[in-house]
Amino acid sequence: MKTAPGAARPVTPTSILAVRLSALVERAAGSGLEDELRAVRDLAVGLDPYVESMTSPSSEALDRLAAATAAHDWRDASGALEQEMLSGHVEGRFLAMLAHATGARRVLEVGMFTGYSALALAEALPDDGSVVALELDASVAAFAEDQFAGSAAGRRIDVRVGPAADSLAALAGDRFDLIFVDADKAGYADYLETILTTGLLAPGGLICVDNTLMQGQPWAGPDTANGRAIADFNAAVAADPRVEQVVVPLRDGITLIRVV
Ligand SMILES: C[S@@+](CC[C@H](N)C(=O)[O-])C[C@H]1O[C@@H](n2cnc3c(N)ncnc32)[C@H](O)[C@@H]1O
Repeated sequence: MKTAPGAARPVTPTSILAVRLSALVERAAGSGLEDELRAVRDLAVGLDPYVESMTSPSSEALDRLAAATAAHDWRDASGALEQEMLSGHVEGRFLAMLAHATGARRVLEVGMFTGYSALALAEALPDDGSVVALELDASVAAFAEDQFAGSAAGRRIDVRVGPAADSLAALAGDRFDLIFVDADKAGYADYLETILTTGLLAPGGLICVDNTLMQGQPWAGPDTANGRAIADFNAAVAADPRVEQVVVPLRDGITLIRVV
């Protein structure tokens, strides 16, 4: 269900755990378990704010973009667009760190939304670097481009509107050092196959795939289409002899994949 502006719902395993433990503390009053439950709740509730506070801050342009995304009423938007899609501060810094660490110059993003991760990556690139960002929805692409216009790094982002499968096919012959996949979950397996078989990934390049923990659904339910798509994708990657991967439990999970 889409949320009102500024009222984002929890969409990561940790934040869902925090909300559920907080509710349990209320219900446990008089049970004798309150102190123990409160300690467990505090462990969960404090994790994200602690990680945020110990991570380098984001740029003013990214803060503006996040604030504009939170203030917008996505209940009127087409399809599944919702404010919770934005990756945010810690994931943005993580992606930027990967760009720095790998010396990436050419980056591809599959699934841009309002452009938070695209801009975080663009800020980490050298002056001649670029991000090609793929997005299905023309209106959210226009929203992102408005935000990019207010930032020097935004000029490094080349937005391509349309279904990612078509945009990836049109990119044949291009090479990327870092590819971030964050679009429709049912499409992940095909996007990875295209990336691995068409030369889009430069030799030694890195693939990052978002939401690979999918709110805990692959192991704890509930059974949803996205949860099943991610569970199948994760199992396929784990069994694929062409790649090596690590699932990083940051936010809703990011899998890092390299060709072996
Ligand atoms: C989770 S959001 C991306 C969030 C963004 N990367 C960020 O960090 O803020 C997923 C985006 O993928 C887009 N999308 C969904 N299906 C797509 C497709 N078939 N082709 C291209 N983009 C698609 C959605 O419109 C949405 O904007």
